[in-house]
Amino acid sequence: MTDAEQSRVANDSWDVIVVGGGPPGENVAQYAIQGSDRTAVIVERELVGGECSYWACIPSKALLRPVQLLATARNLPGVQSLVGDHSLDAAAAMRRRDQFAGHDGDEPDASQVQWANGIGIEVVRGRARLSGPRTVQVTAADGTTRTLTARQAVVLATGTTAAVPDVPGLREALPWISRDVTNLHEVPRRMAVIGGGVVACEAATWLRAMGVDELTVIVRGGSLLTGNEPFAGELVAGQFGRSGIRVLTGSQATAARRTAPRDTGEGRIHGGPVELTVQTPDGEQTLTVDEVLVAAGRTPNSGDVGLDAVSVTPNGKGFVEVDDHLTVPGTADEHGEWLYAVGDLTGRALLTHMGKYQARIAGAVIGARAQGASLDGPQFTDRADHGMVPQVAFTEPPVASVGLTEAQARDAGLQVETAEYDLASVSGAALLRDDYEGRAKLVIDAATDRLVGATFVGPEVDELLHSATIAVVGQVPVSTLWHAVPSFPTISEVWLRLLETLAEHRRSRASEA
Ligand SMILES: Cc1cc2nc3c(=O)[nH]c(=O)nc-3n(C[C@H](O)[C@H](O)[C@H](O)COP(=O)(O)OP(=O)(O)OC[C@H]3O[C@@H](n4cnc5c(N)ncnc54)[C@H](O)[C@@H]3O)c2cc1C
Ligand SMILES: NC(=O)c1ccc[n+]([C@@H]2O[C@H](COP(=O)([O-])OP(=O)(O)OC[C@H]3O[C@@H](n4cnc5c(N)ncnc54)[C@H](O)[C@@H]3O)[C@@H](O)[C@H]2O)c1
Repeated sequence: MTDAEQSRVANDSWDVIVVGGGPPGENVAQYAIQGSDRTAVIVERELVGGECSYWACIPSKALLRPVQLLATARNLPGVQSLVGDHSLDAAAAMRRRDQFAGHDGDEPDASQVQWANGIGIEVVRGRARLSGPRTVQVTAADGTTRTLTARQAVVLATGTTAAVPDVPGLREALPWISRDVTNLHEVPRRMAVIGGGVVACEAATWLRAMGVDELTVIVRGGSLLTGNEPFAGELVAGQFGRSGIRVLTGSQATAARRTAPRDTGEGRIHGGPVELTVQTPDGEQTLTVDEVLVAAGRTPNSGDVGLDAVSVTPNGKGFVEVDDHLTVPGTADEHGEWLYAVGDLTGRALLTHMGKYQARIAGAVIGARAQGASLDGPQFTDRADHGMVPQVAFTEPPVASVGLTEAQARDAGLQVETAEYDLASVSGAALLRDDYEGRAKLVIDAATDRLVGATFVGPEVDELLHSATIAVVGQVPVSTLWHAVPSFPTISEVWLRLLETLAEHRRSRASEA
């Protein structure tokens, strides 16, 4: 490096440095500088837009939408005869996925970079690590390094990577991970999926619809989608069964062996057949498949970001813990707080919308601290991560939930009341398609008469969820919900049925007392 270059590098200082350009990284940079003359840079080692845009939320939802629509059309007289028993046009669905996930151009993140630059955020390409307080070293693809310093804040937003369990032979077999299955180009005939969480269940839904002939989901627990109300996993498992997906519960892959593994690229079959040994409650089985998808959770990208240089130790699972201002505790220097983390890296809720929410809060906090302003005010404190997280699993049927399940509310020591209702008995739902099947549940804290959780499972419940999120976050008393009248005939009528059920429970308890 020449002296001139060296001095430019040494003077590379910004108000805010964000490490990782996923949606939370983009949002924190935006909120930290908006309405001010502060400067911000995003350092990104891969693509601005992160996992969500190219390998996770966007491509997976682009693949699932035609699956859901076809299922509805197959069960809706008037349209049924038009689709007949045709299966999905997998090639067209993949093309549309590629348009959304930017995989059909040379510079997939050009529009994201343009957006960032347009609002005054610089983008630096390279792998970043903290080299000391307020100092970030960036190594570019060509090996050159550059040191950036931050006057106000460094925000870590480095996300997670798919975890591959320590099963003998599994890594050597080059199994698919979420990046392959969301970007599938070749449809294997026989597949096994390891895991029973959201990635596994959503992926199994589109894999089967796109033509995987023999599909087995291997779940080490007793059910799918644990962490939800038990009926959610049961309804998804029921639909899996009807569509020919086999689910092995209480089962673990214990060994894998593949003929001629080859790195053929993302979403292409990685070699010859795989023999997977699976320990099931009924003994050992051997599955021979053309591809294995590992969907067994995520590993935080915290090992390589220089946490040791600022004496921060991640928690036992590798996540960087933060307080409710998204600040990493114990890192303040003589000028005040400067280290923050947002998104999946915090381990709070591994969801894009929650990461973006954290980013909005962290950005507001950074702005306030830069001006010496107080952090009093709701925009400066993360509340929603504490028992108010909404999530939709876009399975068949979708599972939409917010807040606490009944089990979580009991564990939290609340005085729990619940109401459940069969969604197929709601006219607004039954009108949607002839095979409508679904269930809804409210969890109420009887001591305060407030809703603390809600779950809806059934076709097209995804857009229903926000009504429950507003009720939970707004701490709306059940007595007030009576006056929120759902339109007829919409699926929202389930609210009325649930409140009637709750009132009925209360009446029968009162008459027993
Ligand atoms: C298959 C799948 C489907 C999903 N679907 C949904 C969904 O429908 N809805 C939803 O809410 N969530 C969904 N998620 C979760 C969602 O993808 C994550 O919550 C979200 O991507 C987290 O954003 P993040 O910015 O924290 O991390 P990431 O998106 O992982 O972004 C982190 C960024 O940091 C960069 N980076 C890492 N280390 C460095 C470094 N040292 N230097 C520079 N850059 C670095 C990475 O290249 C990456 O671009 C899904 C996840 C998967 C796997
Ligand atoms: N629609 C959405 O909102 C959406 C979609 C996909 C992913 N995501 C998010 O992404 C994150 C990752 O999803 P995921 O499904 O990978 O993780 P997960 O934690 O939801 O599920 C992991 C699954 O793998 C199993 N598992 C873990 N370790 C294992 C091991 N060693 N051997 C066998 N099985 C093992 C678990 O029992 C579980 O069934 C989740 O937090 C999820 O919320 C969200």
